[in-house]
Amino acid sequence: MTETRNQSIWKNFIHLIRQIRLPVLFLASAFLLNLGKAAIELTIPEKIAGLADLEFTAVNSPVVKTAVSICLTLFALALAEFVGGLVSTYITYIAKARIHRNFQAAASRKVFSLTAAEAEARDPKEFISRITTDTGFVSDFLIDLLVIEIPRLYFITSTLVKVSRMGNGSLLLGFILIIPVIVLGALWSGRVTYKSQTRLQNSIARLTARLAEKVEHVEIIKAYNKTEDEIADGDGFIDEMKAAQKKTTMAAAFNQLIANILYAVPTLIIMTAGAILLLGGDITTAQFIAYFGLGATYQKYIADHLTLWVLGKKAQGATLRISEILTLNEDSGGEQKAGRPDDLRFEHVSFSRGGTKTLSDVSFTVKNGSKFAIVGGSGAGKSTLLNLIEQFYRPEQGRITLGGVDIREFEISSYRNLFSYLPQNAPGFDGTVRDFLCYGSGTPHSDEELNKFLKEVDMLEAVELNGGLDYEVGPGASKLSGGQRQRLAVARMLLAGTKMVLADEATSALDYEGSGRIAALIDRYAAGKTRIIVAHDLSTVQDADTILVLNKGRVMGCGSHEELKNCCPEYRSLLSAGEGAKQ
Ligand SMILES: Nc1ncnc2c1ncn2[C@@H]1O[C@H](COP(=O)(O)OP(=O)(O)OP(=O)(O)O)[C@@H](O)[C@H]1O
Repeated sequence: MTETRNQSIWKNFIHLIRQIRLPVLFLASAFLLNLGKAAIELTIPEKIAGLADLEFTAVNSPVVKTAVSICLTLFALALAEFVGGLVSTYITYIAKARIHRNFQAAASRKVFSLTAAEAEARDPKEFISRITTDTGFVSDFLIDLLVIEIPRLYFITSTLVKVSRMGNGSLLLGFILIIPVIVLGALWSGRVTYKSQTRLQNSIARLTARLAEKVEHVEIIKAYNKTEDEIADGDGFIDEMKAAQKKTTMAAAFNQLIANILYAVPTLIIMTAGAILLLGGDITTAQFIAYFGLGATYQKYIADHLTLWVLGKKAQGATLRISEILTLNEDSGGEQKAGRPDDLRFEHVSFSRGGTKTLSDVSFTVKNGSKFAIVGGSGAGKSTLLNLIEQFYRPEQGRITLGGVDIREFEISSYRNLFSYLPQNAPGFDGTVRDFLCYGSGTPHSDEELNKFLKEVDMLEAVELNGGLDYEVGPGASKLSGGQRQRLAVARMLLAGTKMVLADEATSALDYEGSGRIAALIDRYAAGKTRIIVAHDLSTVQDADTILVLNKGRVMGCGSHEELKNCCPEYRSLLSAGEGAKQ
């Protein structure tokens, strides 16, 4: 079981790496520099030992010249190590930043390409932490593995070979004995760090998510006088984070202690083993110096090698979480280009959402060029019908066809290009009024044209009062009223070119007069084109060629206003409810 899990982690990790472009040149340069640095670090102790081996006789003797030459070489090596180290740190930093960026881009591309059903099944905040945090863990591990680990292993094994060649088993034993000390210390410290970091990250994520949700809807908190309760609730989250921070600080202090022990104990082991042999005359002073010099760097490399373990632990969970996202279903379609609008047919379509049947055996035809209205009570499945037409979701049973072709056969972007879609509540993004209007429009629009549409939706005056098309609408277009947003969204839809119109309660936030004017505007611009309109206000769709009446996901009636008035009780009750509401 564990083996399968580990295999799948490596499989996922390799799969993940194959999703991104690696900065090969930077990685190769950093790798070679690190290898060179390790090679220099292997040479320096021997050079120093060479100095100790010299026997000085006279000031001008060749021995002095040799000593000077060794010193110059040592200086050059130290300088090369220093400069190489700086350059390699810089290049590694760039390579890591690029890998991180590429992981983020791949994860972000995937998140935006998911089917609506896959995206809906997850908390959007989860996607954010995958893209921002988890990608960082995977990048750290990857860099350490690709660029630093092999030079590290090269130094460790070369040192063991060099020490074994010194011809004394006790020296080698000293080097081998320090391995378990460092391994145990680093594993312990790694585990403590991992636990405290994970706890801190989780509590930061919880606090961030809570703040994001509550601050966005602060008016509900105020309206229901829940400010004090929310503050008290929030204090709980803050205290939780404080406790996590305390643990992290304690872990850092503990790590410092372990680091000191990891330095002192191996040094003592190496020094004692070497000193005993030196005093016993079993090794020369030069050998002792070479041995001790190698030992100092060796213990640092072993300890660093174990950071790979800690990074791997952090990357393990992150890899699984990102891989899970990368294997989710993408929004994809068939091969066939969708050329032109045509008759749209629902054939015995059923669909469930969140485990509940939302549509049951729904069949109807929208004639090309007709005005088709969908009416029904709250939760009847009206928006779901538009979502299925847009292929945000796929029917569980039955099929939807356009011109007799199953819509799944169409290449998705050419298919969606056939529609102008006005979603419920007319959402918008941060940016200017111009950005709002031009979003999704394939062609550029002049200010004159934009102003013309603003005038059509009775927004020109309000926009000009606020500084015109460059007025910033705020995050989620929050600086606009619901009705203003809806008017702008209608202008955006009309600007995008009236193809087949899908409008989900385009006028729900408008008053009676405004609602009628906007409905008439859509009819005027889209005359002769297919209009599928979800409406609460039945007066705006009574002239529709066909009206579909839905109730709890079932078709109750389908026909003209007059036909339904005569033979569909559900339609009659919707009509009288609507009239009652207006009085
Ligand atoms: N994200 C979701 N997850 C689970 N169920 C959902 C989701 N969105 C909608 N539903 C359910 O699907 C059913 C149909 O919803 P839909 O939005 O299509 O209704 P509607 O007729 O457009 O309603 P309204 O007029 O209130 O907007 C409802 O029972 C609703 O609870």
